[in-house]
Amino acid sequence: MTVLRPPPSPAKDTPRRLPPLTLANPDMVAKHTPCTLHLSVLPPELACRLFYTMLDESQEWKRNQWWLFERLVESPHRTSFYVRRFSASDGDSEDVAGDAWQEAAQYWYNGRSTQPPRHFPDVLEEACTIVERVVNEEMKKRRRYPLEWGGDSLGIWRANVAAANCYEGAKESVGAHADQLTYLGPYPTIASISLGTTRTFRLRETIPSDQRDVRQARTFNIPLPHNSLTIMHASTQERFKHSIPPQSTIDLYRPSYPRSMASPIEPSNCRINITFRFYRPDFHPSTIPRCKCGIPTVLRADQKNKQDGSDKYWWHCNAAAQNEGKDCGFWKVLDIKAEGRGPCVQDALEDSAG
Ligand SMILES: O=C(O)CCC(=O)C(=O)O
Ligand SMILES: [Fe+2]
Repeated sequence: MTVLRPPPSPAKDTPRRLPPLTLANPDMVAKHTPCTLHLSVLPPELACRLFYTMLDESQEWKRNQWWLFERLVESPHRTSFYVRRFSASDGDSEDVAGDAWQEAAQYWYNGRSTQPPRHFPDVLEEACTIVERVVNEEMKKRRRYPLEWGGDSLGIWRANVAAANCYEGAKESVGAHADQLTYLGPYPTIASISLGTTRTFRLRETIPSDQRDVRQARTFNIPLPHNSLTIMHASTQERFKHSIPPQSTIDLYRPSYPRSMASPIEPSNCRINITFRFYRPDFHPSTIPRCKCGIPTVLRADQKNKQDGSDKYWWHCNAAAQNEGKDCGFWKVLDIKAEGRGPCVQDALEDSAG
C-alpha cells in the first residue's frame, strides 16, 4: 500500500541575517541608531587638559566587582563616579551631592560600599557646560517620548552626575549591556565623551520576542576618536545594548599638547570615557523600592517583552551582585503613576491639552 504523506511544508521564512556595519561618520550613526556622534566637540586644548586630568585621576579608579553564577568577577576596566556641585541659582531643591545621593553612587559600583563620590574637577565642569549645549541643540531636533523627564518647564537637559571609565590597552573592555535606569528613569539621554585612543563602540538592537520571526538584529560598530561626543538619545537604553569590545590592536594616542611646557609629549594606550547623566528628582534614593533583603532594588528596561508593544520596566533585587550570588527573587513592574513619579513629558502634554 502506498502511504500518502503530506508534501513537506515550505521552509519557514527566517529573517535575513545582516552583517555587522561600521558607522564611519555622524550621518551614518544618526541614520541607523538612536544615537548621534559629534566630532571635535571641545576646544582641542580643553580636550587635552581633560584627558590628562582624568588619566591622573584614573590611578584611583577601581575595577567593579560582583558575583555572577557563584563566581566573583571583575570588570575588565576601571571606573569611577562623580557628582556635580550646583549653585543655589540653579534652583535645585536638593544638591545631588547631598548625603542621600551617596547611596546612588554606591550603586554605580553594584552595591559595594564606597567612599563618598568625588566632585567634578574644574576642567570636567568646563567640559560639561559645552556638552550640555550640544545635547540641548540636538534634543531640540528630536521627538520627545512620553516617559522622558518633563520636570524642567524649559525642557532643558542638564547633567548632575558623571561616570568615568578608563580602558588601558586594546584588551580592556565593557561587555554588552543597557544602563540601569534606577536613578535615571525611563528614556534617559546620556552624553558620552571619548578621550585618548580610538576605540570601537558597539551597538546592537534587542529584537522584542514577538518580532523575532520577522526581523533580525544588526551589529553597528562606531569608531570613537579622541574628543568625540556620543549622545545616547532617549530609547537607546530601551532598544539597544552597547559595549566596548576588546580589540587585537589599537593605535596609540599622541596628545597635541604636552602636559607642561618642559615635558615631552608621551603617546598613550588609554581611552578615557565620561558619561554625563541626569539623575531625576522623582527617582530620588528615598523613593527606590526595597526588596526583602532590605536593600534598594535596581530598575531595568525589559527589552525583550513589551506590553502590547509598549515599554515595561522591572524593579528587581540586586543583592546577588554582592551576596555570593544569592538574592530574594523580588521583581515588581514599574508603575510611574501609582508610584507617584513624574512629571514626565506625557504629563506636560496632558496639562497643555487640558
Ligand atoms: O566607554 C564607553 O563608551 C561606554 C561606557 C558605558 O557603557 C557605561 O559606563 O555604562
Ligand atoms: Fe553603559
